[in-house]
Amino acid sequence: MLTMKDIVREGHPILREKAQDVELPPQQEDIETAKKMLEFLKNSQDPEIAQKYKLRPGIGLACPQIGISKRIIAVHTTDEQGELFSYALFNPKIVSHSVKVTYLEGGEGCLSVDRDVPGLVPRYAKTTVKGTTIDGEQIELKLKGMPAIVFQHEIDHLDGIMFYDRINKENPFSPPTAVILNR
Ligand SMILES: O=CN(O)C[C@@H](CC1CCCC1)C(=O)N1NCCC[C@H]1C(=O)Nc1ccccn1
Ligand code: NI
Repeated sequence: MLTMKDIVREGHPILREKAQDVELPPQQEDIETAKKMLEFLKNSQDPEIAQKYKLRPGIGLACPQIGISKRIIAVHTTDEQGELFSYALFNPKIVSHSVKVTYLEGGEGCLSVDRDVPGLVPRYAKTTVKGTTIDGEQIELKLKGMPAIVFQHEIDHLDGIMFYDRINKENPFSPPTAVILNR
């Protein structure tokens, strides 16, 4: 099982690389990786397991964070309606998004960043994400709220972008308006 020692921390060059597409249909090795990433998130949200293995709770994880530069992400969170969003996706891609932006009021953190970086991180309020699941089917997810934010944080990792790259340097707490973020 993955534990915090497997999580690469900032300063490691892999976090600034553009990760490679995964060969489709997914090979056994990549399927194993995706499953381990999702299992880590579930374990990290289980109080007993998290305490036993000293896991920091995570609601998303990107493959470069475990030292593998491949376009694989895992998300395990709930949305405003309390609906569970639990996915491991290969080659995820934002295919469309709202002009409207949103942000987590408390800012964002990252399992690869062992420090607080204050500031608001602009994210598209709504996105449509395409990707391939563990059983090889291509899906399209229409996201809003927390799931939309998590998927954007993870897909950024695949492009070597850290959450604090998006914080307004001049005024970190100025509520982001519909800034046109070049992707
Ligand atoms: O790339 C992936 N990562 O770095 C793990 C991150 C991903 C999230 C950060 C913001 C959006 C996605 C993660 O899950 N965290 N970051 C460090 C603190 C703990 C945890 C977290 O934010 N938890 C949380 C947040 C809101 C509601 C409930 N739980
Ligand atoms: Ni992160």
